[in-house]
Formats: sequence, structure tokens, C-alpha cells
Amino acid sequence: MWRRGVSLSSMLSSSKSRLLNQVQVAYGFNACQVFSTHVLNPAEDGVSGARRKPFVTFVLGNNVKLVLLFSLKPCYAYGNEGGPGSGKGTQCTRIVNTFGFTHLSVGDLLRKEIYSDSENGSMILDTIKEGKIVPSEVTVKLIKKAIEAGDNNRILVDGFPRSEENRIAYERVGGVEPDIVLFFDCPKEEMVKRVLNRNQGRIDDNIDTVKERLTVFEELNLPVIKYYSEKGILHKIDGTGTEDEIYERVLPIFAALR
Ligand SMILES: Nc1ncnc2c1ncn2[C@@H]1O[C@H](COP(=O)(O)OP(=O)(O)OP(=O)(O)O)[C@@H](O)[C@H]1O
Ligand SMILES: O=c1ccn([C@@H]2O[C@H](COP(=O)(O)O)[C@@H](O)[C@H]2O)c(=O)[nH]1
Ligand SMILES: [Mg+2]
Repeated sequence: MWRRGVSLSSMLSSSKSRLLNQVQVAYGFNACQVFSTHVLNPAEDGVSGARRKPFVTFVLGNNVKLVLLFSLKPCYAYGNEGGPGSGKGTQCTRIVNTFGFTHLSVGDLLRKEIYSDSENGSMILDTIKEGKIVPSEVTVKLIKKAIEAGDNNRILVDGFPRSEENRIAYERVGGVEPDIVLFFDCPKEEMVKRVLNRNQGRIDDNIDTVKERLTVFEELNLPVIKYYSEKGILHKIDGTGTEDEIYERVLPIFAALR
């Protein structure tokens, strides 16, 4: 299931170089830099100090969650999708504990921005309250910064991409596509029940915002899931049952990476 990421530099024709230059101007960083900051495990690579391109996994749910996974293997995969309350964050925590990933929740990154006096704080607050999607330019920059801040090359990006526009923006900037995408499939009623019982003080855990998030999920997230499904890299996981039962379904996917 895991595929080797293609070297970005070897892929670059002059027209692609021009495109990446435009991306650099728009996003304020170079696509090549984003994915070249992770020190390889010398034991696996055999070259001490060498650097390897990351591999990414997205985790999606009935509201999109995304997991970016940078594995020690020469592969590149996207992460974690699923609707609001489908259990993406819960399962990410377990994957982190068992397999040593860093959990990068894009929703948490955005919430931190709200409380850090950033220039985008009030826009992000309004967008989350309304259950809509923050512009890709903002989100992609935050993801890039968070990835560069750590030294773990196994990262689960939870809750992104939430739209085709997100996906394309990320792939343009990173110059890569994911190897695997996890999608937690959960009935709407169950997701609503979980969100309303979450009790963590989230501004979007109310019935009106959840309804909007579900609409956004169906309109914008489902096409992303369809895209990955057609590429043959989507792992659709039954998101019903207990947390333990769901994790039993997740385990074999990550155990295969060892
Ligand atoms: N299998 C489960 N059964 C019952 N409750 C669950 C289950 N998995 C998670 N929960 C609970 O449901 C709530 C939502 O779970 P979680 O935060 O993991 O969902 P999420 O997909 O990350 O949601 P969001 O997209 O809104 O961040 C939490 O309170 C969590 O403890
Ligand atoms: O890529 C993203 C991720 C999140 N958002 C906004 O944040 C909230 C909450 O996200 P969770 O992943 O459920 O914590 C989401 O409803 C969006 O409003 C985003 O815009 N883009
Ligand atoms: Mg979550």
C-alpha cells in the first residue's frame, strides 16, 4: 500500500518550476523546503544525517479529518478523514501511542490561532462557528509550520484536506500525494450524538454548527474521499462500535508499516 514518494526536484520541468515559484510567492515558502526537513533514521536509511522525503497519511471521517503521516519508510501518504465526531481524534491518539506518530490536528492548530492574537484569529473564529472551511492559504501555512517545528518524521495530520481545493493547494505546495487515506465512516445520528456529548467547550459543538458541518462534509469532503477511493489509496473504516472495536480495524493498516 505504501509508495515511494517521487523526488520533487527530479520531477521539475521548467513549467513546474514556474508554478512552484508562483506557489512560493502565494504561500511564502518553497515547496521543496517543506518536505526536506526531516532527518532520516540512519538505521533504516544507512546514511547518517541524510534526509528523506516524508510520507503522508490522511484520516478522514464523515466530516473530514485528515492525517498526514510521515513514515520512516520511503513512502508518502495522506491521512485522516471523517465527519464531525466520527472519532478521528480519538483514534489518532491511539495510533500515536502505539506507533510513535506525532498527532497534528489541523482543527487544534486553527483554534490555537484564535487565542494567539494572530491576524487571522477572528476570521478563523467566525469560520469555525459557522462550520465552514478556513481558506487553504491559511491552513497550508499552519501545517507547514507545524511540520517544520518537530523532528518526528511520523506525523498524523488529522482533519485535512476538507475540500478538493484544500487537497490541490496542499499537493501543489508539497509536490506530493498521499500513500494512504483513512476514512472513518459513521452514521450522522451517531456523529451528532457524540459531538453534543463531547463536553470540551468547543464553540462548534452545538446542533446548528454540527448541521452545517455535516452539509459541508457532504458537499466538499465527500469529493475528496471519492478522489482517494478512485486512486485506490482509501481505507474506509467502520466508525461504529466501541473505541476498542474501531481501533482493532485500524491496527492492521499501521502494523503493516512496521
Ligand atoms: N467509538 C466511540 N463511541 C462513543 N463515543 C466515542 C467513540 N469514539 C469517540 N467518541 C467520543 O465522541 C466524541 C468525538 O470524538 P472525536 O473528538 O475523536 O471525533 P472527531 O472525529 O475528532 O470530531 P471532530 O471532527 O469534531 O474533531 C468525543 O467525546 C469522544 O470521546
Ligand atoms: O483543514 C481544516 C481543519 C479544520 N477546519 C475548521 O476547524 C473546524 C474544526 O475542525 P476539527 O478537525 O473538527 O477539529 C472545522 O469545522 C472547520 O471549520 C478547517 O477549516 N480546515
Ligand atoms: Mg477532532
